[in-house]
Formats: sequence, C-alpha cells, structure tokens
Amino acid sequence: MDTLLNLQALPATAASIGGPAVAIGGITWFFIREYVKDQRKKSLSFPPPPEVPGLPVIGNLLQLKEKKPHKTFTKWAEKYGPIYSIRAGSNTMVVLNTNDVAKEAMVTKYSSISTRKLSNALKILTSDKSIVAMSDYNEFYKTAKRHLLTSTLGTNAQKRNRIHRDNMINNICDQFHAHATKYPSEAVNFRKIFQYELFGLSMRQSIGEDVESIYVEDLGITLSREEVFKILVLDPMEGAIEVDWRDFFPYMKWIPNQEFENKIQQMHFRRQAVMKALIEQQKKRIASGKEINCYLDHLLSEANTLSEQQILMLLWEAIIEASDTTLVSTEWAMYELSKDPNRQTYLLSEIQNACGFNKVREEKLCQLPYLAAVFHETLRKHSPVPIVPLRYMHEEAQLGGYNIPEGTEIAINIYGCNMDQNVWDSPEDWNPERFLTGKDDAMELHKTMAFGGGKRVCAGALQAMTISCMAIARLVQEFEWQLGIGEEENVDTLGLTTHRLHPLLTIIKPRVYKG
Ligand code: HEM
Repeated sequence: MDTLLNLQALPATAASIGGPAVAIGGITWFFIREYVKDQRKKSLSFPPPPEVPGLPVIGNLLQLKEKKPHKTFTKWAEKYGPIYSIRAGSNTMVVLNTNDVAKEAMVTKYSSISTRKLSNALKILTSDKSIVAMSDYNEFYKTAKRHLLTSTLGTNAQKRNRIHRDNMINNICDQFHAHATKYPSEAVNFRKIFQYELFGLSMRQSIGEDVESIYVEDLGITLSREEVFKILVLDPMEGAIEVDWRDFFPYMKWIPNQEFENKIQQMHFRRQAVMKALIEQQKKRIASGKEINCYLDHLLSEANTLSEQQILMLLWEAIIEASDTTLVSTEWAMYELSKDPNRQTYLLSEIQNACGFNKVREEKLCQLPYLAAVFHETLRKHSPVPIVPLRYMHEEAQLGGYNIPEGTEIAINIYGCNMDQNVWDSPEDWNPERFLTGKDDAMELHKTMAFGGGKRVCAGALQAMTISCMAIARLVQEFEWQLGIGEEENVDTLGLTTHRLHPLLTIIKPRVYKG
C-alpha cells in the first residue's frame, strides 16, 4: 500500500523541481518498479504444498474409500505436514489440518476463498446454494443471514425462543423419568427421546408449530411426523454425502448416472412437497389472524426480496440444522459422562453448589464452568462437523507459506485441528479439565475449531451450546448414568456429521433428593 502511494506521488514532485529532479525521480521510479516486480515474483515463487502420492487419473480417490476422510486426512498430516494437496480425480484439493492455517483460510484469506464448489448431490439438495450455510459470500447470503439471526439465532431472538427450549428440556426429563419408572433395569435409547424433542423445537422455531401428521398434496398422501422427519432431515443428510463419480471427472459429465440422479431428485422432490405443504398450512394460520414469533412469519412479512423457493429452502435449512448437530454433541457428552462416574459426580457437585435443590435454569449456566468444559471437550474430541463444507479458491493466494492456485478446492479438517498434538496434550483422551485454566470465560463459544471461524462461523453456536449444556446439566442433576452392556466399545461413527453409528444405550437411575 505504501509503495503504491509513493508511486502516485512521484511524477508531480519531479515536475515541480525541474530537470535534475526528473532524473532522480526517474531513477527512483525505476528502483521502485523493480522492487514491486521482485515482490510479486517472490509471492509467485512460494512453493506448492506437498502432494500425497496417488495413482494416475484417479489420484487419491481409492485411499479415501472408507467414508471417514477426516481420519485419513489427519493421518496424512503426520507424514506430509499441516497443509498438503491431494487429487480427487481431476480436482485438486488442499487440506488444512492445524488451527493456524485453518484460521488463515477462514479469516485473513477469506476474500480469496469465499465461494463454494458443490458436489452434484449438494447442488440439487441445496437448490443451487439457496441456503445460508452453502451459499457464496454474496447479496443473497447477507440478506438471508440477517433474517436468520434477527428472527431465530441471534442473541435477542434466542431470548424470545427461551420458552421452546425450557419446554423441550422438561419434556426430555419427563420421558426419561417415565422410562426409569416403567423399565428400571432396561437401557434407555437416548437418541430416540432427544431427537424427537429437538425436531419439535426446530419445527416450532422455524414454522411456528410441530406437526403430528400432514397431508401432502403433491405426494397425494398423509405423512406421519416420523415420515416428515425422515424426508426433511435423515434423507438429505444421507444424500449430502452421496458420491457421483462425475464430481471427480467433470469432463465426463455428459455420461448419465441415472441411479444417482433418480435417488437425489426423489429426495429433493419429496422435501419440496413436504415443505410446501407445511408452509401452506402455516399461511392458513396467518390468514386466520394467528401470528406466531417464528422464522416463517418473519420471512413472509419482512423478506420481500426473496423468492418463494428461497424462503422454502431457508426454512428447511433452519429445520435440518437445528435437528442434527446438537443431538450429535449431546449424545457424545452423555456417552463420555456415563463412562466416567468420577467426572459425572464432579459435574453433579458443581451443579448442586450453584443451584442447591432447584432445577438448573439457563441463568445459572455462567456459574457452571465444568459443564462448559464438558461441552467443549466433547466438541473437540467428537467434532460434529469434522470437515467444513468444501470451499473454493476463486483467485490465487498463499496459505501456510505455500502458493495455492485459483480453482483449488479447500478442505478444512476441523477434526484434525482438534486432534493436533502440538496444541492439545494427549488429544485422544476426553479430558474436560484441559479447559479449566481459568483463562477464559465459561460461556466463550469458540474454545475449539468445532464451530468454524471468521465470517462463516456457525450461526447456531449459541443455540447449540445452550441446549446441549442445559440438557446435560438437567440429565445429570436428575439421573445417575451408566453405559449399557457393550456400549463402551460402540464408538463408530456414520455420516456427514459424526453421528454415533449405534444410538447410545444407557441405564439411568433417578437421583434421590434429600431437601
Ligand atoms: C454443536 C453444534 C454445531 C456445530 C459443531 C456446528 C458447526 C458448524 C460449522 C463448522 C460451520 C462453518 C461452516 C463453514 O465455515 O463453512 C457452521 C455453519 C453454520 N451453522 Fe452450525 N454447527 C452447530 C449447530 C448449529 C445449529 C443448532 C444451527 C442452527 C439452528 C446451525 C446453523 C449454522 C449456519 C446457518 C451456518 C452457516 C453460517 C454462515 O455461513 O455464515 N449450526 N456450523
């Protein structure tokens, strides 16, 4: 910047001082021009990142066959360093595995990496980037994100939505009590209860009401709530990781892949049909004069620059995002606490010291640093979003001391960052005490890379932390938790987010209070 200013100033100065000055000015101009060229050359002469060797044509695809690339990427980082490149067919991808280089990409160099290149499945399922989390950084993104924060996920909106969270946590506890009374020695399926209630909350926040069933005109049938959940949440989560080989060989995109296309188009069609039916039902509610504080009512009254399809997609986004990752983090936290009676007791005593015999309330969360540590350590070890949805270098830039050409895809391996031995002692251990250094606030949201960073940092972090911490606190306050038989080894994961492959089964015993 300074060099540029000097260059603009030089000719005027030379003209006013006369001939000799022109000569001196000319020489200076020459040196400065050479200096700028040299700097430019130097930046271009940054080396390319190390390459993970692969096969001709297919590159590293065969090495990524098992569907947990974050683990393979982390292993490769031990050999090739924190940043390296791989080839997925004809696409080049650079993988970032440490906090420093991930932050450089997310914050400092964001302007060069602010677009996304979506797989064929994601193009269809996101209606070509019509949701906040998958859009490029553009006017649509800014408008949609503003609406999402104002109506649903920002601090004030979260205060307005408190009632939904309180009801949800009370319902969850009631259902666990009912199970413990009816089947005292039988393991309870944690996911079944939590997932049901979380979906209910996501529906109330997004469209204003939960549904027991709905008639879907475009499908000509009435669907149960369970079927609605499958079509809106489970199927698209599965579809998002569907691989179309044409993603890796775009020059062969003219060859049809009918099986893949039918599957994803079906998912898209059914999702559209259900969302349309839900929205129509709510429009009737609004027409009858009943307004509810929710995302749908907000979008219909405020978002007049968005099309109907964009509104449909944004509502669906809020439903799917609220229904998934918070379950993942809470289920893993309850697994770790059920496995570790000492830490469970420690957490219980923290809760009892802060709340006495009263049920934990959200106001008390800031007085529960060990609970926050349990939450963050769970996010670190079981990062619910192990790899940030791929970003795309729309211009050449340098990252981690390497030159990354335009057109490269960028994979930010959050799991790798959170398991980096240079940052975390014994990263394989679940050890909440590592966050109790007293250095930062208990309510700080970003103690790990789990929520991403920079402009695209998770918009739902506050909601996720509040719900997850409240659920963990109440469940530990009201029950003693123990893993079901064989559960300790059940740590395999599945899917786009790190869902436990098998739902958590635990034995729960209601705690006896002596008030
Ligand atoms: C523990 C739970 C969660 C985790 C670990 C998580 C993780 C993430 C990550 C890593 C990103 C960044 C993606 C990127 O940089 O491209 C992200 C973005 C996002 N998340 Fe979350 N998330 C969680 C919960 C939620 C919830 C509950 C919601 C909404 C109800 C939500 C909504 C979003 C949205 C809208 C974005 C896009 C933000 C933007 O592009 O500006 N997330 N999340």
